[in-house]
Amino acid sequence: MSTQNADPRAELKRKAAIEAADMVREGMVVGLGSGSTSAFMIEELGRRWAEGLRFVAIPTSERSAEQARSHGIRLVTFATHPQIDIDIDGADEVERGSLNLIKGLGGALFREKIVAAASRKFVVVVDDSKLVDRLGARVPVPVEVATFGWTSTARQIEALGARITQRLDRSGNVFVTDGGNMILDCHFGEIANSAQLQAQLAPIVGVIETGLFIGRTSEVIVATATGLQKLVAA
Ligand SMILES: O=C(CO)[C@H](O)[C@H](O)COP(=O)(O)O
Repeated sequence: MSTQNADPRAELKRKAAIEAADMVREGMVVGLGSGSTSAFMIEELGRRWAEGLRFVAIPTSERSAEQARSHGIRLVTFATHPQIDIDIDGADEVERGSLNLIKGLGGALFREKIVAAASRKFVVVVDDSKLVDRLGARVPVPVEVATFGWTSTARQIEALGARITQRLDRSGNVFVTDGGNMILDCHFGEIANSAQLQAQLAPIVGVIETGLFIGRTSEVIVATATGLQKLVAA
């Protein structure tokens, strides 16, 4: 894929993704994340599927679903498989101490959070450029909001101290999520208390979900130039 080859971190992402794919066992229900690191993981699971490993999967985006289908991986839904054994997904920032995350720069945060919430084990795969001391240091918090009344929703988020940019797609049109909603990228700067911020954002009418993943991570696989590191939740 040309976008992945253009990414200087691609090789590290691939290594972390393969390590995580190794945790998938015969018969498991697997959550398939979204983004370029997850794409490496799905590719690796596709390879293992071709070798005879059998599992079922719930994808976190239409794009990941399409990729999984292209490998013949069997996709299922929550209706038949309400409990996911392992969910493997990327992240935009990982806070070193807490393993709290910012996700959603790829636009799939809502489905990603639903799948993570239904998983026994949530494994995050990143290269070491994603590790930060405090969330918000480098990326905004993506917030998925309803299109109706979005400027009113945005004003309430601004009142919490954010500078907001409306997410656009590559053609400059308003980005539309798989759920038909839009994303506001909310720049808070370094977030002193991300759990508190999540608690303030969640009840705002019009907010569908935020890209703050608090207390959900089981394990982070970090690829560095000198090898893989595993960070485990306390
Ligand atoms: O949250 C996400 C998509 O909504 C991705 O997991 C996140 O953006 C990381 O992407 P990448 O692996 O391409 O760096």
